[in-house]
Amino acid sequence: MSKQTHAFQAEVAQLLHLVTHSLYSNQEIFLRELISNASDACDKLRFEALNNNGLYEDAPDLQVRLSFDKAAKTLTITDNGIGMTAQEAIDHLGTIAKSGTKDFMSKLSGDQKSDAQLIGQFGVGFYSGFIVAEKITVETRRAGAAAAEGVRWISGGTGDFEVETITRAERGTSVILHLREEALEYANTWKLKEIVGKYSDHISLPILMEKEEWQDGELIDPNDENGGRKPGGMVKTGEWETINKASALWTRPKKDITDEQYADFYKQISRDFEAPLTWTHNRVEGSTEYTQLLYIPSKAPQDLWNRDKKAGIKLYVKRVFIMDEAEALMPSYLRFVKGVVDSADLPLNVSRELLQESRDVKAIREGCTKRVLSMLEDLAKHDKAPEASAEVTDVLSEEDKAKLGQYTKFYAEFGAVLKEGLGEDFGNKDRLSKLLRFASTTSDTVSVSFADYKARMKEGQDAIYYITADTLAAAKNSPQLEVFKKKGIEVLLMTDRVDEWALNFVHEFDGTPLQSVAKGAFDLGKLQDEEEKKAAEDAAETFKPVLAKLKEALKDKAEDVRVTSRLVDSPACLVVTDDGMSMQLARMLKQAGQQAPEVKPVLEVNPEHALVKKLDGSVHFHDLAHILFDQALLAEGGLPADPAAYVKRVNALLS
Ligand SMILES: Nc1ncnc2c1ncn2[C@@H]1O[C@H](COP(=O)(O)OP(=O)(O)OP(=O)(O)O)[C@@H](O)[C@H]1O
Repeated sequence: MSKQTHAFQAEVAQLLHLVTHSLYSNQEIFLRELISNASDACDKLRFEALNNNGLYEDAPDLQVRLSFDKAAKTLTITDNGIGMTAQEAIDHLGTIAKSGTKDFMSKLSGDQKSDAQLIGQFGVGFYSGFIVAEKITVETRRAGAAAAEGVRWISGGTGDFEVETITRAERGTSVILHLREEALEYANTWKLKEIVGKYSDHISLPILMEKEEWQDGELIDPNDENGGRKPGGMVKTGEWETINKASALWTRPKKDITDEQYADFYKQISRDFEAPLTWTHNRVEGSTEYTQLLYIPSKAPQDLWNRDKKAGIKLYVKRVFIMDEAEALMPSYLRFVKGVVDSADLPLNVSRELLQESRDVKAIREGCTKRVLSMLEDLAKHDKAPEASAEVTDVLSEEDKAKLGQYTKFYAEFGAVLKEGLGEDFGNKDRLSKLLRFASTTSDTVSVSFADYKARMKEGQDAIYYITADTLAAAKNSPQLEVFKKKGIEVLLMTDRVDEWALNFVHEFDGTPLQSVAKGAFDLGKLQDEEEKKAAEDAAETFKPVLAKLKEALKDKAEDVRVTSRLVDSPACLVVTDDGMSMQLARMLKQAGQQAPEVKPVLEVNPEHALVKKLDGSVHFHDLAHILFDQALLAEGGLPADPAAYVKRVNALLS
């Protein structure tokens, strides 16, 4: 075929105009795009050759070669993949086929500035070559075709391109970029190696470059060592070397990867010095295909609490690196997970914005979340050795032994973040609830699950009791626990800042309601016998006149004052109404500078206590009432509204 000129499809012309006329913020991605095309071409050959081994001709080792010629100002990307026939070159390089680019085109506004920004987020496949090239020559020959059926395609990136037949001995494609003056920096070994390292290290195909060696300049005058020598420089040796790692760990079968290799890879992607706690590696097939390699670190990073912290997932599409910190792939409460997702379906030029909308991404995110939760469930299941441990530990497999204590370790680092999921991920709320661990009145360590608690519930107990406080000590000593201690009822002690918030989303576990011991009227239900109930009612009756006076004295501070049997040693405590915000949460919100509704608590008094008994008829009734209230506030971690007045009252009574 002699030289023919073809016009580009209208959209291509439009796209090229944009590519060549826009300042491109992320120029270097052109290489990623062209290497990716080369890699695809090799994948296609590999596939077709399954049924026709002859396609390999005499070059079975698939590879990509990068070379440049500074004098000619060219950079060439050569692959020995499938190649193109003349018609394919006309069709594929003259029109826009891929959906990602079409999508991109549909978003163009016509405003050059904002379009230029958009193009920075997208790759535009083959055409991104024009970012750095004023002209592109493509020389190609389809695998299996005769040498005389080679094709040369040339375009200056304007309205048309030329195609002619050439003779080409080698199978595959060379894309020759005639570099623009301002893009000559790409004709440089270091620059190219750097870009390949950044974007294409994990392409499983070797990318080769010709080796270079330093050579001193030639001596012009042998008698003048310094002045008589031409400047030296790097000289090509004719030998080729692989410049990428050429192996994507996650694409290899699990059985071929050692724990050490998994840990090394983790360190490489996370920049963590410590080995990971655990990981999961799977190829997911079905309507959305992807590979996931997800790690849980051993230690929480410093900035774990920053909710804007980006997810630690790197996104690859068919082994080509797309982006770091792909937050759309992992919910925020699992932001500590690190790893790689390699999708077979997403377009290469997918942007963060597109990720948010993609159905495939949603499926990947759900799949990854489930995997992480399964991984945690497995750790939780094997955290403790079965009861009667000594002998049983011996029969545990090595793998299970290695898991002992791992979940406790995980929970100490990340448990609090996991709780955010209760409010964020309703679909997995039940699974998350099962993963929660707390300290309790029977265990100082954070190790009690709701299920453990339920298994230990007393006969007749119909709620899971808990208390929230700033510290474990404050929780353990809070007056509200007294009657529970007396009756031997376990209470969960919650001391994470997120507990209050998270519990708004968990009202029950496996059919048993959760009940704060600092909220609502005291009712132990069947756990209180008739006699106790009767005694409480009688006390309330006789105490009525004092209550009325207390209510009057404290009307600005307390919503109500009532008699309680929840106290044993303390004279009084504060509780909030069932639907009221807890005092602790209100304090936290205030500290965080947020608006919190004014919480007026209920003062509950213990009619059996000496101090309370003293109230009736006391000349210091008013002061005693305020002291009772302020002390109850102090006991649960708050501060009296007027601390000086409190001190004055106490001093007056002491003197
Ligand atoms: N090195 C190559 N060898 C063989 N064919 C190629 C090569 N480069 C490009 N092509 C052909 O040109 C077409 C267009 O390439 P372009 O990069 O614009 O989009 P794409 O590769 O289809 O998109 P994506 O990279 O998202 O799959 C390719 O689909 C392919 O058929």
